Amino acid sequence: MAKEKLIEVTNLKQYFPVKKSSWFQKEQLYVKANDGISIHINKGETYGLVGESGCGKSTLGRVILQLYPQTQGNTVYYGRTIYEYQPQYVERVLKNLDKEIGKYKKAVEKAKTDTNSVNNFPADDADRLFHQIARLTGGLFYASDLKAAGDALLEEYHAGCEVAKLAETLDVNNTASRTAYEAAEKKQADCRAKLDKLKEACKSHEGFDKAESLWDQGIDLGMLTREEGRVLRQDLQIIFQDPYSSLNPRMTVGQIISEALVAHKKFKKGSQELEDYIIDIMEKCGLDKYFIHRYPHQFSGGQRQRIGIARALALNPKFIVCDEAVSALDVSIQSQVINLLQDLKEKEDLTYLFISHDLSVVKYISDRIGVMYLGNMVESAPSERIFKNPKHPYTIALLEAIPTTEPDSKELAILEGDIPSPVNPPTGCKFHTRCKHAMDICKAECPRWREVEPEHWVACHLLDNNE
Ligand SMILES: Nc1ncnc2c1ncn2[C@@H]1O[C@H](COP(=O)(O)OP(=O)(O)OP(=O)(O)O)[C@@H](O)[C@H]1O
Repeated sequence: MAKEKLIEVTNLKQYFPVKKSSWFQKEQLYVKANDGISIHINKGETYGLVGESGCGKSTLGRVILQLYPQTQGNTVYYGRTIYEYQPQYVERVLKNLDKEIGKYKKAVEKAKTDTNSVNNFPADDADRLFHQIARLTGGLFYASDLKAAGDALLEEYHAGCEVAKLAETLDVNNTASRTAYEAAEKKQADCRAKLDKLKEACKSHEGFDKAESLWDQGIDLGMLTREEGRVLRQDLQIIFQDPYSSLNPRMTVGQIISEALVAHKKFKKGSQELEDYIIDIMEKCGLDKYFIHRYPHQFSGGQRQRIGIARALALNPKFIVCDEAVSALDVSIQSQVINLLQDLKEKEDLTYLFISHDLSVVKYISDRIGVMYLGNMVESAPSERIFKNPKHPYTIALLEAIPTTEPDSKELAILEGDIPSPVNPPTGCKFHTRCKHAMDICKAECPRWREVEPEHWVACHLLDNNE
């Protein structure tokens, strides 16, 4: 069965401004916590994210959830379609295609003159705009009559919204319901046929294939209004490392779990239905129901993490970022919590981004693993392949750093040399200052992020040489 994407990030950048050290410092510097990351996470999988402290793992998790407004790039969510969710940006872009494409063209011109100096803000707006617009237009990005293209795309969009609406109440045994649904589907198919005709005229345009391949119905999270983002956050949750500091000490377990449910108007505050629902979630997470009136300090670390999991689960999410979710726990409790997460994943149809500095934990839980270094992804592959056939020198060094005889000390601290500053990272491949195999080209050029084998992505000049 083909794997379906749930999340896709493209060229994602998250830069944090650094406070100026003196009054005379003119240039604004940035911590490049995420510096051009492109990965996808499939529905139903656990994607493990590893790398030394400070490489940007937590930042990536938070940017995907849009807890930080991303500096650059695209984050697309496929758990719902634009037809189902109907975010405002779709109509805005399609009704103003000429203006939007004008913005893109301006950004292309600006990129030609901007040198994108090392310490300045990224000037790759053009790439982000291209993705944003082409996701809605496909090859019609290059239509000569943008008004006609926009109208045809809007018509198809509205037809798709109607299909999505009818699908919610579709009763296949009810003739009227079925007929209405089939008619809506037919209308959408007709609209798509019209789009295909219009696209014929653009096919000769250079770039058509690229734009057409981006056309899909995912939701661009960076384009949502604050309120749309808030509502969609039901689907996208996070479990933090330190369960104590992330739980409000003045709230009971019941209040902690119910907070978001009430805010999202799923239940009435104080209702019996709410209490029954909370007890059900608590039991799913291995918490006795009589804990409901207790406060966080009355629990052990493992139990507190179960409360954090119950809170994340309350809104029935589709995707959970587990940010060092078991790192603060004893090894025996770690495995209990990991088993709980595995169990819930199956039962609740979840997808995880599992962030950890501990490769042995990630190995156990992940379907695929991504390795980060200083704001960049250096390798991504199915879990087994990362362990059996690692390709990037950094991944190899990380694996060598796992002690085999002392299960209690698995910190990844054995790599030689200090991690360079993310404010002023080395040129070329950021790892070259610590890499045993560094060549001249590594100091000068950023290695390409490319698929060296099916599903095995690496950014390393050594592999380019092997071609
Ligand atoms: N809100 C913030 N403001 C400024 N800088 C930040 C912020 N959050 C993270 N950073 C910086 O971004 C870089 C990446 O941090 P991040 O927490 O994402 O790394 P990490 O890989 O998760 O590390 P750890 O495992 O230690 O949490 C670090 O240099 C950090 O100091």
